[in-house]
Amino acid sequence: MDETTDNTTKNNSPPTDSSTDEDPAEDQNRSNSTRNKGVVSDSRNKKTDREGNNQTVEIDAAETGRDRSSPRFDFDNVLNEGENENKGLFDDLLAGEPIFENKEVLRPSYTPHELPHRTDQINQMATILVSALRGETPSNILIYGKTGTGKTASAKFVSQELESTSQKYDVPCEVQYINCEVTDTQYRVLAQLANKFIEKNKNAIDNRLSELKSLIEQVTETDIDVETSLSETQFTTVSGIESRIEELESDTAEMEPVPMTGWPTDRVYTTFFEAVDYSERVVVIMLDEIDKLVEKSGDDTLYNLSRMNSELKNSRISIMGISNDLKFTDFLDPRVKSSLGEEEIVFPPYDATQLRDILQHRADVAFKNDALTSDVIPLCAAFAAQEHGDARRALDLLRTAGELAERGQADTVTEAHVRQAQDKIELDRVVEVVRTLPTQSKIVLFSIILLEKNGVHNVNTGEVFNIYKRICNELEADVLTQRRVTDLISELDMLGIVNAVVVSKGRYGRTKEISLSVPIDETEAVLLSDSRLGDIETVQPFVQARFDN
Ligand SMILES: Nc1ncnc2c1ncn2[C@@H]1O[C@H](COP(=O)(O)OP(=O)(O)OP(=O)(O)O)[C@@H](O)[C@H]1O
Repeated sequence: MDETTDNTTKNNSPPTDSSTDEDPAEDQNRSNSTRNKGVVSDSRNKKTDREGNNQTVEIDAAETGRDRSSPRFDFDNVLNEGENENKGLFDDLLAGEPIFENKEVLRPSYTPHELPHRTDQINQMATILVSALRGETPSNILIYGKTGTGKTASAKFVSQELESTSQKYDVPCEVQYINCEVTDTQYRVLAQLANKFIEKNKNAIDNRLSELKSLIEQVTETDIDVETSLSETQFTTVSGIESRIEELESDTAEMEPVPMTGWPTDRVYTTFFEAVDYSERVVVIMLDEIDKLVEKSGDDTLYNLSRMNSELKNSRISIMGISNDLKFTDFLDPRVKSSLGEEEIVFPPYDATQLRDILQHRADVAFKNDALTSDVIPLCAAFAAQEHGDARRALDLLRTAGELAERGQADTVTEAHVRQAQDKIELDRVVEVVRTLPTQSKIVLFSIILLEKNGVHNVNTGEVFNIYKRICNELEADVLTQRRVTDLISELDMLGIVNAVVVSKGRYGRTKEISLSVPIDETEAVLLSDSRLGDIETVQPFVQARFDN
């Protein structure tokens, strides 16, 4: 048992068998009462949370029959009273053996130190970027691969290594990471880069200023003549140092950060250009999700960045673009395309065996010993391999399975937890997709749900359209044409929410048979949580529409 559990057991007695059989509502009351008692004992809480807690004090004191005027509440007594009475909200949850040793390791934000099955790609990147450590410009790199294939993790790993080696050998080389899903316009990309370099320049200037100021102090305080004491520096006189200080102070005063909006783009570009060229360095600009930038604001940013080297005097820049859309370069200007794709590295999807290795490495750190039954990792790997070999999905599954086991106070994570986790993740995805659908699609989906709920399966477009019209009238929403509704059904099909198959009806032509591919009750609940659709209360009459028309 680890230290945390030990302490918990010492301070709060573990639940006895009898306590676990008790009425949960009663337990809750008791835990509330314990919490309220805690409030009574802590005078600081009374000050910060006065109104509500004073109320609590009165009830509590009356219930317990204790003297309210007593200067200190006997808190220890509360803890040591009957063990069942004092079970707080978290006691039960803490009582079980923890399953995780370090759950953070399974989160997407964690950058692993080891990336199994990516050695080739990492070495390829390193071979290209090593030029930066020699003061030369590395070729631009484009990294492709489906989601969750380790592109970002590998690129970040290589960047960290590059920066730490550059510090070791004192070579000025930096990597700037930009997530283009968030920073998706030329203005924002350039502004973010400009501000980063302005900040770096200002820091470097501050350091240099303090060096120069202490140099002046040393020179003026010593008896040795100025020339000798400055012999190892670039200066010969104190006034020389002073004018350098003035120069640096005026440089830093001129470095004005770019506001988030409002400047003309060419001014932002010039500010970035001057900031990056202020000192000698090689800069690798890592543009993650580069396709999103091109999709949102064209290829101007890439064009401007890729032609900068011909004008920069002191610095050099190189671009590393990361994309999971293999086709995005089709939309680029040919010059940008050839400059950006000087080197291309492909990240293939992981297979189940590779995913197993990746999961095992993480699980060794994330979970306590023997917390996983032997089939957990292979099953997570198999599920994720089915979904285009996505390591993110595999890690999510493993973490969610662990959390479900922890919530159920199980001692080990089992295959059943993985299956539950798979369902939960799938449901979360559906909920998210349905929640963010446009209102018209929601109405179409709601029509399909209504038909299914009333026992009408494999509905056709006409039937959906009839119900749809009725709901629109009820909601006072615009009614789209049947053709548009058919398009919306196709979109729902592409999102995996419904399954629409075209069937031939002989001489009556062809029609679509539509069925729901997601859990009906949960989907309905998400739809009804939309304030517009929530108004529909009398659902039953609508189904008649199928037969009315
Ligand atoms: N070889 C690996 N070893 C360990 N962890 C990995 C490996 N490959 C990917 N991962 C992990 O999988 C998750 C997804 O990886 P990453 O973000 O690098 O994928 P990506 O290819 O950039 O995906 P996207 O295109 O969706 O951004 C991260 O948590 C990462 O740490």
